[in-house]
Amino acid sequence: MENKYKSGFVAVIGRPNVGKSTLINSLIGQKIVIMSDKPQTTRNKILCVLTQENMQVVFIDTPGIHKPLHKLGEHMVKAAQNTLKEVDAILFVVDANEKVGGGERYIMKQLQSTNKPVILVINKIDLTAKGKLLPIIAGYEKEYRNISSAADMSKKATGFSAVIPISAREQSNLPALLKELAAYLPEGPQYFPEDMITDQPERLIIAELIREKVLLSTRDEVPHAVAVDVDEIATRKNGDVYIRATIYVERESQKRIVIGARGALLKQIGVDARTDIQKLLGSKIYMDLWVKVKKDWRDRERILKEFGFND
Ligand SMILES: Nc1nc2c(ncn2[C@@H]2O[C@H](COP(=O)(O)OP(=O)(O)OP(=O)(O)O)[C@@H](O)[C@H]2O)c(=O)[nH]1
Repeated sequence: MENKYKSGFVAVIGRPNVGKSTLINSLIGQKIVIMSDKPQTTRNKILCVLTQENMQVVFIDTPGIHKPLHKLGEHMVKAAQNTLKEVDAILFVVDANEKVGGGERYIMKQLQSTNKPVILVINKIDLTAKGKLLPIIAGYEKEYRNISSAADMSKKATGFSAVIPISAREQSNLPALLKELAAYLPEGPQYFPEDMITDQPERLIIAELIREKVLLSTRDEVPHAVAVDVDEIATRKNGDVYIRATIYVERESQKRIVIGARGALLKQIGVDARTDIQKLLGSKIYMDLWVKVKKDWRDRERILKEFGFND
């Protein structure tokens, strides 16, 4: 029997900082999802498309699921929960070097109620000592079964559909992960053209890249109070691209930090972001960055909507 083409949608779920964006980028081979060593940097639901000879996988990178602490949190959790209802399979990514904690239990509870195949992806095994991996896997499997039987005593406890240890950063064991994933995808058409890797408008990706540079260069001083809006993208006759963007912060003090002494930091952010954006667009980039204060934007519904956090 000939092998039929498979395609489907796969959600990537996990606590902040476990390496979801790194995994997607390693799979797709191009830097399009924001990466930083600070938690919860993935705000937008970015769709990546991996096209292979036998299948096409549409990866949905969900905002980190966590307990809602303020309104931004609620929006992120809601978006992630809605995503789970639409997909064919779920990759639950965890850090091999951290014990199962409240964050994981909270996510596992939500996964148990989806009735979707869940593949446990144990990431960062490059940092894990030999002999430590099996107990970690056993720990997760036990917890997952416990949660399912506690949630519904009449229902037989389900385990993970598969467990795959990987290193997203070193790109190890990714073919095994894809092979396993293929087993859970239905037969289906190639939804998107081969050369398409994301359906996100360039504008959003550019904004995410700039936001990543702000987070990386300001360290803890400007935590998550940053949003970036791309106001203008214009292509000049010679093919060069002009980009004007605004970085929004919550307070004057943060604005001063982002700008830096005599504008030095803002200039550096621009240089760093330009390098990545040039790679993405393949054109020479001219960038004009502005910093503005929008007070307490995190708790204001209207402004959240303005930044695209609609349901
Ligand atoms: N050693 C090691 N580090 C990794 C690996 N995968 C990711 N990291 C690092 O872990 C940090 C977080 O990675 P991200 O990919 O941004 O994590 P994330 O889960 O997308 O985080 P959020 O977007 O905040 O939800 C980064 O510093 C990565 O370089 C891995 O396999 N091994």
